[in-house]
Amino acid sequence: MGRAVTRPPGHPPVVLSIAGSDPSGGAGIQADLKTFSALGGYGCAVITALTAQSTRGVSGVFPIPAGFVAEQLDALFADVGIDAVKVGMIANAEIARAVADALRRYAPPVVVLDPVMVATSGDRLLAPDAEDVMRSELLPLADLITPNLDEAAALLGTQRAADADETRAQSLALRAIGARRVLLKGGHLVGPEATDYLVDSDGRVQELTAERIDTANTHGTGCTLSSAVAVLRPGADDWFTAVQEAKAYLTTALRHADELMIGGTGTDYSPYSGHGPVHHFSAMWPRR
Ligand SMILES: Nc1ncnc2c1ncn2[C@@H]1O[C@H](COP(=O)(O)OP(=O)(O)OP(=O)(O)O)[C@@H](O)[C@H]1O
Ligand SMILES: Cc1ncc(COP(=O)(O)O)c(N)n1
Repeated sequence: MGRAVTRPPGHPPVVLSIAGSDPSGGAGIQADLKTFSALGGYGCAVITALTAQSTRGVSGVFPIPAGFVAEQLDALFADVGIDAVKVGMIANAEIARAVADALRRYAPPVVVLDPVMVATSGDRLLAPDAEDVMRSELLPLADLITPNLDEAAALLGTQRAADADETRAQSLALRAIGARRVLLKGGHLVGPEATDYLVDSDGRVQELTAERIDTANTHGTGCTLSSAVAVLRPGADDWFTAVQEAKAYLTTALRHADELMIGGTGTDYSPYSGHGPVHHFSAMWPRR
């Protein structure tokens, strides 16, 4: 167990992201910490890999030695009472084993696993031989996994779901291979709505639907959603409520994404030349 402390009701949750760094600030650790702060939490971060990355794509990955990832986790859990953990990019099999080992030893109360494999740009963020370790060691330790359609297909060893029925079926199949709860994200399906499927621990499937925002600036949506669930779960009554609020936050951040491109003034200003990030802005979340 990590350091045992009981968070008083209403106190800001302390949330740990175990993930890679995205220097462009749209995804990875940077997106996770912005999300934790915007939603009233206190963020900690254990970095698994550095990426050389921009809004145009990933040009390099530098994994941190697995022993040093373990050292960061040991230092943190010995000191800080962690209320929830989000796991993102884990880069390779050795790091996946080190993370699984720490989750088993320190048993944090909430674990959300975003099984990051490939960036939106198509670049690999997980070594192919690490998929087995992700499936056999990390997946059973998570309270919730949040794959996109490609990650679900890879975990199941099957084809990517092509429609709502197949997506729903794959969300259930993921529970059958050992996931406690599944949020299968349908962001890459086409249609006027962005629909995700939440399978709870009793096998019940619930749909979460949001308006599809017309923007090219979707970098970091997956990271933002999983981090939002992790920071919201400790203060929520149940998983469905946490996921529903997290999706509402993400949809708002997507709705504001283009403001980073045009400065909100309608001019042609853009700080980016690629697919820009969603915009985290805590004042747009007045409930916290
Ligand atoms: N244009 C959009 N408008 C509203 N919601 C969206 C849009 N695109 C994706 N989403 C939502 O964003 C979340 C992430 O979904 P997606 O399937 O894109 O995951 P991902 O591939 O892991 O993310 P990323 O696109 O960052 O790689 C889901 O809740 C999805 O429904
Ligand atoms: C360090 C890091 N972690 C995760 C992602 C996935 O995010 P996305 O799917 O939005 O590219 C990323 N691009 N970089």
